[in-house]
Amino acid sequence: MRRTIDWADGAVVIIDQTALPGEYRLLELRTVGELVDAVKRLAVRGAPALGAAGALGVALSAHLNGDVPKDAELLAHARPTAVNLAWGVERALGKLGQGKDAVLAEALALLDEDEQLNETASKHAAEIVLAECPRRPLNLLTHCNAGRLATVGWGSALGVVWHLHERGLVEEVLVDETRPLLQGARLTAWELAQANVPYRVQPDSAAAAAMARGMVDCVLVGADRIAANGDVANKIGTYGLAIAARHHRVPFIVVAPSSTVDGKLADGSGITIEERDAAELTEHTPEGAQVFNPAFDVTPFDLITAVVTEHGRFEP
Ligand SMILES: CSC[C@H]1O[C@H](OP(=O)(O)O)[C@H](O)[C@@H]1O
Repeated sequence: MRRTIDWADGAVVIIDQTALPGEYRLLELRTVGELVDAVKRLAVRGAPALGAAGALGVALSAHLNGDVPKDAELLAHARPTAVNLAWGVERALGKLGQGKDAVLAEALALLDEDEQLNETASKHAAEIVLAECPRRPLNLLTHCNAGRLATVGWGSALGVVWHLHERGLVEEVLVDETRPLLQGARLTAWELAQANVPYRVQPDSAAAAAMARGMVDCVLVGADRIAANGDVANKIGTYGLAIAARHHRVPFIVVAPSSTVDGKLADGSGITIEERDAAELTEHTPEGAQVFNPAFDVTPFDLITAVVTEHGRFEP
């Protein structure tokens, strides 16, 4: 499986996630402007993949002898919620004094690490799922896409499914379609189909009813920013899922690399929530309809069974 984002011949190469599942195509981004646009359009998306995009974007600017500090600012502010984007930018920027080759080497090291960290984090989380959920095989529920496409490779929350599926322990994955951009119906379903994992797509609004019917052993989600107290920002709808899971005593597990932890943030109240364009919601509305379109919400740590990174269970 090729990497979601990589570097090749002076370009940042991404799988164009806006084209999936209908078309699998690569985009070669040869300017920082093209990369920033791809981030804003969610052609590349998902917190860890955004970290890689930030680092590779700084390397691209240096490679082009651009205004690196200015380009770094543009990259870091392309989307506000996932802490990984600015983290990736800062990490590559830190090598600028050692020259463009050092910047690129740091960015590529970040990509190599990301695959390993997410495989380790999801392996820890798989063990916690098995400890928390007595039923075998497991019926899992996911929200948005936290798979290979949201990372450089392997995946975080969906990476747990790969570990459990390899051991024959997954009966079915219920995939929240995840309105409005349908990362679940388009991307998670595509990844599960590629891996021959049994799944059904469901409306986001069916999740609580599925839990009420006993169809869910565990909810697995990713994260975009984790505050020091364990509060988690993730795709809009995650908070409601956590409330329903608590009501139905369904384990709710968040999986992310530790680069998603923002230790400078005491709690989730300080997390900037990206508001996206009305156009994402107005395809079927009356002309001029006003919308509320936050791309993320914050789930308090006390509703979460476990936040799991490559270091294991996150302790605030
Ligand atoms: C493994 S992080 C994935 C995380 O990012 C997604 O947001 P977006 O698709 O807007 O980049 C969503 O919150 C996922 O859980």
